[in-house]
Amino acid sequence: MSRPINVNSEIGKLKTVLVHRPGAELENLMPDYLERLLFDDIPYLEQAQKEHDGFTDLLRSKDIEVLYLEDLAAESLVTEEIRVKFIDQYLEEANIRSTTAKAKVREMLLGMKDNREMIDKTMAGMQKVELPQYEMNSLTDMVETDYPFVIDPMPNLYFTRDPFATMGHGVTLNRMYAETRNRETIYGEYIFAHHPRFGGQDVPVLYTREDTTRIEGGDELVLSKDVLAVGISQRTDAASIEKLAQNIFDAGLDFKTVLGFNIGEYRKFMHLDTVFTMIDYDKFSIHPEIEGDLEVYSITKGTDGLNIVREEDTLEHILCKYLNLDKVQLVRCGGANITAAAREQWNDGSNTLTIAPGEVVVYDRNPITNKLMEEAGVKLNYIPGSELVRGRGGPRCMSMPLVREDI
Ligand SMILES: NC(=O)NCCC[C@H](N)C(=O)O
Repeated sequence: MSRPINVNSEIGKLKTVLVHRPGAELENLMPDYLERLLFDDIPYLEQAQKEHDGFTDLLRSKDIEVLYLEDLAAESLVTEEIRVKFIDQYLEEANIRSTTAKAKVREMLLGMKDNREMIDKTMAGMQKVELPQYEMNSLTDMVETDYPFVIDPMPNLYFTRDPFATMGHGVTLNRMYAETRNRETIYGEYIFAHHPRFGGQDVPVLYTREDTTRIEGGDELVLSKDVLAVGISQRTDAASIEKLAQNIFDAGLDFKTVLGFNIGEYRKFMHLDTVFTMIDYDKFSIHPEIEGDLEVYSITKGTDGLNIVREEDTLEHILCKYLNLDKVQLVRCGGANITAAAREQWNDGSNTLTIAPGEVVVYDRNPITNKLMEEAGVKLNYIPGSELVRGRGGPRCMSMPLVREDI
């Protein structure tokens, strides 16, 4: 029987992908809280949804099955017991300080008999004005009057790449860098445990959300059936990569080597996939700013624990060595001009989603990088991203492959 998750490369023909259509959570963004919620601006929801629908229509036109996080999460609540457990866990993590407000929200969520409607609400967050009037006689209620939310929104959900990640036939449920995104992983926990498509199937969990060191899916790249690349970044700790490698080896997955790419801790390149992606058997997009200083470490299974080595060679040579290639081509984001490189990287010029070897989805707004990719023989499918990009993510960030054809 075929496995529900099969991802043995970054480039094998994409068959099934998980996305989230941006929803009401974007309308709960306010200038005062943008930084904490990891946003740089407020997208216009209607336009963002149009752009996202264009993205998913394109994927469907390529015979890719598109699944929505919000549907899978709702379908995971297969019994009343699981539904109540989900609501209680969600509320526990929602950071509601007023016990009366928490009880009111619980009542509201339990009262929503349509699971999709309830899941959408958990994603959107809740303003205090949505709660029924109640007597504010606790100190918490009296003091916290200015803050408009009883529950914060989860505006980053449309970047389905990050809260969990697939590799081989397993999945990592991630411990996120920021509190705002840590709440997103709850959906993955329920989906992979209870959804009829995944629950009870052979889906090894290779990292858990209870882990204390951080890792995010934008840093997790499946370079081949033998090799993973994981960014050491603003979002992923070196210690998490060691744990992940150990868990993979212990679970008996086929991966032989985990390469740690140290890209430094910067907001502008928060994840490895914002500066480096694989677009064909031997082609990669890269932001030139990381090239010079990039440190790469290889982690393999040793006789007694992990064998960790700093690779002392150029990136091209390291990639050739681990992917058994004679030559690789690096397509530089923005080309040779440092201003264009910085601008197009900021607008996710190197955050390509590869849907088949040598065929990618990109934002149309990065003409210099796109032209260079075309000149390298890559087939480009363009989507507009004027609103979507305001959350600082591109096509790879907005998609989590569940099944790719093996290559
Ligand atoms: N893989 C990615 O680079 N995802 C983009 C995440 C953007 C989001 N606003 C964040 O800061 O986490």
